[in-house]
Amino acid sequence: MSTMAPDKLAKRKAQANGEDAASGKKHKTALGSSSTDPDLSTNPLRTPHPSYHDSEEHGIVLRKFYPSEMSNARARAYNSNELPRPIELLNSALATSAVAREKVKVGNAVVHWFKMDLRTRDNRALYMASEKAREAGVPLIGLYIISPQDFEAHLTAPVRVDFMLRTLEILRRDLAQLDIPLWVETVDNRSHVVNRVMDLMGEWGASHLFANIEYEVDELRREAKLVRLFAQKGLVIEVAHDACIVPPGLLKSGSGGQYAVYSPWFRSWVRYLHDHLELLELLDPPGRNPESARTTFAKLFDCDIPPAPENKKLGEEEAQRLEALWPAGEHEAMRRLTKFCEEDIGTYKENRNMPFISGTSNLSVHFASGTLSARTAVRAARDSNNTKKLDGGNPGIQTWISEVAWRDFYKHVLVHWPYVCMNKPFKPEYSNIEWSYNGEHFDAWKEGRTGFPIVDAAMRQLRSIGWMHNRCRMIVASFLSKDLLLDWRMGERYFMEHLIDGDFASNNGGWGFAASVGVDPQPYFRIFNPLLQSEKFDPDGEYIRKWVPELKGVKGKAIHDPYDRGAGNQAGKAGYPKHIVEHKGARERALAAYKSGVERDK
Ligand SMILES: Cc1cc2nc3c(=O)[nH]c(=O)nc-3n(C[C@H](O)[C@H](O)[C@H](O)COP(=O)(O)OP(=O)(O)OC[C@H]3O[C@@H](n4cnc5c(N)ncnc54)[C@H](O)[C@@H]3O)c2cc1C
Repeated sequence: MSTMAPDKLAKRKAQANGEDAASGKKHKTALGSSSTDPDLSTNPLRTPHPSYHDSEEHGIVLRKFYPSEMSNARARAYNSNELPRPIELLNSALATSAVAREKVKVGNAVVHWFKMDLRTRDNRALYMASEKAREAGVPLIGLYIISPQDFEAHLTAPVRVDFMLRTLEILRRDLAQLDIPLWVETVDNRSHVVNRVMDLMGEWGASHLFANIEYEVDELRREAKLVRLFAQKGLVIEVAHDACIVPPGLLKSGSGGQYAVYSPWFRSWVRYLHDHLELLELLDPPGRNPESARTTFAKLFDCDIPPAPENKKLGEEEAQRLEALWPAGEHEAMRRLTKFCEEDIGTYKENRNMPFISGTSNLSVHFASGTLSARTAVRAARDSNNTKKLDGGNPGIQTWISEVAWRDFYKHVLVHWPYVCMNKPFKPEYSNIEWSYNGEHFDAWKEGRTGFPIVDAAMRQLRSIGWMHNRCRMIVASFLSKDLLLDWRMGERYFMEHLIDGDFASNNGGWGFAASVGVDPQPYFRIFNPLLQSEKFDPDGEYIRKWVPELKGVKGKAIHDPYDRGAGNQAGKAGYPKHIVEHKGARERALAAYKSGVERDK
């Protein structure tokens, strides 16, 4: 039986039946085609989820770019292979065009399209492009397209855009030293990117384009389209698996399917790599271009890196502060990796959960922008292990490698269950939980004013430096989805909008884990107690004092809960808020809501 309030239930039913449905406006979808309002027919694959209005009203589904939230039946249709996964579309476009692509002759240049692979070292597609150019004796050209609409649709944080633009400047300089130009261009309308890339190929007389695969849905579909269009025009695009160490789709569980649980997946990942050591081979940066490139493509060497789009610009003070905190580019990535492997990796296992210690690598920004390949990182860690294996030996090294592997794991999940990239939880039935959309609670969470010091410290760390410690990411995500019962997708969105290391798969995976709606999640009845988490992982309150200055003077254990531990006057005078919810009651509410939401789907 449903425990949803009768008026809300009626509203949802009415929405599903088309009563009070969205206005009749046309919207652009991810593919650039025109979509009208949700199809409220009886076809379960086309009917939106009953609560689609909630996800639109609260900025979860961006109707400017995407259709309404799909039904659970549609999500499951991917699982039963009724709907093709985007990777299958790409693979099939590549297979159909394979023969034609082989016949195409190399033109006046070979082009590498940089995306989230902003480095010259160990870059698979760049290496392939460079080899192709070398064999044909023609120049290699680097291309980067800035797509402000993609930044908007993908919620890219200004701090992340800033990091990428600073990295592009470094990449441009490094490539120029090899007489390779990097052409950076802004394409305002995302649906024009494909045509613009084709036009540029025409201008440069190039017939071969190389790119590394990005596994998000928009990108896979765009690349599938590009492969088909290129084939029609006698052009070639070659794509490479580069972002993961083991490409998605290769690891199969005992039953032949995709793993949905991390531990057996990780064992299989390690086994596979030990059997296929070539996947850990590092590739050289591109070779020098023929000198003629400087004259033939002179104009391309004059390309300036454009400023960030207006809605993604940082203020001057913030930009300077963050530049000092997060130096960009692949040289910095290598410096950090080397330092971490020399100084901190050995104690990673003990220190990684303590947010007051700088015990982790701080490399996520580099993985996310592709200034460091995961292969390079894992190789460096493995080689500093006396066993020279991915498992065994130093516990710090083993643990760190297994954390980097989570990144691969979540990308594999994204490829196999693409609806996680379309605002659906991995377990579709979790779409039926009746979330709260309490704006005051959400604002307090965002601004670090919940009255739970560990949560507030973490949220302020994020706002200040664009990064948050992993333990704290779990604490605040659990707090948002369980204690506040807010729709976890609002938190997921907020993270993407603020993280310098925002990576769709890892962020979605982390939120899915903490909100118990994802692959290999915490069971929903296991709810973090923020006070216990605080006492365990920040025992002396150092992290809290650093980020919540109102509590700087609070002594001893009162730091974790000033109002209930005798420091209320002090906290109150300093302007620190009281709890916005009471944990015990909030826990009961969450348990009931999760239970009834999940049961409603049966
Ligand atoms: C709610 C939530 C949201 C998250 N969002 C992101 C995100 O947008 N981008 C992102 O890179 N990571 C995300 N993570 C994972 C993790 O918090 C960060 O990767 C880590 O804090 C980065 O710091 P580090 O580089 O010092 O990590 P280290 O501890 O040094 O780990 C090394 C690398 O391993 C990978 N890694 C470690 N833990 C995880 C994990 N749980 N999941 C996936 N990869 C992992 C990262 O690439 C990281 O840089 C999220 C986790 C949670 C719980």
